[in-house]
Amino acid sequence: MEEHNLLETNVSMVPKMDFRPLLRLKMQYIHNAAVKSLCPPVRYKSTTVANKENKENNCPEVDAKPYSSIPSKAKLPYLGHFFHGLAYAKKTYKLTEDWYQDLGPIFQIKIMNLDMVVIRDPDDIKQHFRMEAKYPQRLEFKSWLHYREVHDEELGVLLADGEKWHVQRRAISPYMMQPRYVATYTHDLNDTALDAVDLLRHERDTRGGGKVVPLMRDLLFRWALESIGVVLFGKRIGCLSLEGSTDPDTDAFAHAVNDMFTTSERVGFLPLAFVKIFFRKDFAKHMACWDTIYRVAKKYIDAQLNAITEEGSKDEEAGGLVRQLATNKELTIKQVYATAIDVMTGAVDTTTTALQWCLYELARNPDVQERLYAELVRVVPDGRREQITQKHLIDLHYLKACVKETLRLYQIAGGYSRVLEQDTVIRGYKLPKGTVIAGATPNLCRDSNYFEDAGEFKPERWLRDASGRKQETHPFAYLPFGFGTRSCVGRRFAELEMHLLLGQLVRQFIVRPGNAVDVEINHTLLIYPSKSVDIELVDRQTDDKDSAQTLHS
Ligand code: HEM
Repeated sequence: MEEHNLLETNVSMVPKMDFRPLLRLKMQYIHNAAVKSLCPPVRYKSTTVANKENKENNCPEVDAKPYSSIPSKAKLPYLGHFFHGLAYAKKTYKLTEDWYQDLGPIFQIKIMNLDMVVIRDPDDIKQHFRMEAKYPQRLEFKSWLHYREVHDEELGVLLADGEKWHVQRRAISPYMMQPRYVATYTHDLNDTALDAVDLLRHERDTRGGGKVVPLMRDLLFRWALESIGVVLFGKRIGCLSLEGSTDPDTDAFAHAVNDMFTTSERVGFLPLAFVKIFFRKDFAKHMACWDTIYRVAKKYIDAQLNAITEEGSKDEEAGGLVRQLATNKELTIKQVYATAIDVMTGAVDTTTTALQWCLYELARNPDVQERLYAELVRVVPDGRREQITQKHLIDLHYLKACVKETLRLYQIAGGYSRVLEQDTVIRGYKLPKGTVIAGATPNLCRDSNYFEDAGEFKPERWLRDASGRKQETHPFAYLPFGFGTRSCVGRRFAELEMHLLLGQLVRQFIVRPGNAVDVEINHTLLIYPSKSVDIELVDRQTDDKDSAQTLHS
């Protein structure tokens, strides 16, 4: 296997002046000038009128308007909206919001070969999902596929399509989507959460002057990796030891996943020939990340497969999900590796990022924190190392609402995509088979037409008030884990892990902003904080009544 050097540069940690608005203007100027000289003028129909018509005529296919009439902005030959893409680098959610304001709830964007129709009305999203194919397909991640092709690796559940995807999904869904199976991991994931909390305290005291936890993001990576280790291998892999990770490869893995996702914005979707020339460094870094991901993941999977072979059927329960995969007769050994690697990759950056956003919001909202703490004290009243059990979780409504609300404001996966399997009419436009649809769900989640006080962190919106009423939410306005048969297979584990860590952390500490101020959203492939959310942790006093006061001091 070809080895590349992993560039350790952590882009998001470097403080920067924000020239982006200026750059955006400049890019748009270049784009407009180029369009003027290269393209004939194009007129677009007012979308307000078009949308009204479509809603009223219920979009009968015979009257459907052609694809070419979908609202868009003037395009350059071949490059399409390439400069718009550059100008909105790391701010995809802003592009979709600005274009929605200009063009309405359906528009087309084309960046070289990447041709997408963005939809942003929850009724359209609902209609789209209602027609979903048996084997739903997402937008192709070219660089991800390229790596597997060059290294003769099988596509796992994240990337495979058709029957090959279905076989792998069928192998894990009955476990990962099954609440009873997931619940069996509660004890071990609790221990993981408690060790993570100890590690945060230790880092605060040894490196953070007893106040702020430095490099919070990296510590949460270690928690996320340890947690998915428990799920996949049924045992601890040792990332949370106070002296540092027992295996330096675990840090390399977590950083590689993060850099791989971040570089995917540039190199993931465009023609590879172009990417290899114009984004050479990013491409090399991206491939190096995959080398590390595969090398480290395979090391753990190999060790587990050997242990299973040696132990035989001695302990059917041991061995975590890898055991279920390895004993599944429908899967080839390459598919076992591929799916385990996909699950491991899908699990780390997502939960780490969600937890960072959640702590950021709790630090900014002491009242929310106080209410959460009060609930935790009431439901889990005993010693601070007590396990949070499934029985407790039933009553921890506010805890779950905090995580839910975090994923509304920061929809980690940044929207969804599907490739149409048949000609389809959406909003009165005829979209041919093969069209890529992207749902702008992160924008919808912050739209005051669908959420009251949409910009505010209000977990109580998900709960019944004193009179038993709950805010009505359009079910297709909030889809952080996607929807349908291709939705996130790790959802239940992700939620359990996040509930346990958040619960254990807030039981022991008051969370204050620390260095986590002026954090912006960086939307590349995922929705990241612009810097590590390095919060301050204040030990709670054993007398619970006092700590509510400290929270406000
Ligand atoms: C906050 C945490 C997470 C979020 C927000 C999230 C979100 C998502 C989303 C939006 C998708 C695509 C769904 C679609 O296309 O409809 C997805 C797919 C996937 N996720 Fe997650 N995820 C999270 C955590 C996890 C974890 C912990 C795991 C593993 C245990 C995981 C494994 C996967 C896999 C394997 C897929 C591909 C499923 C398929 O194509 O069949 N995710 N996730």
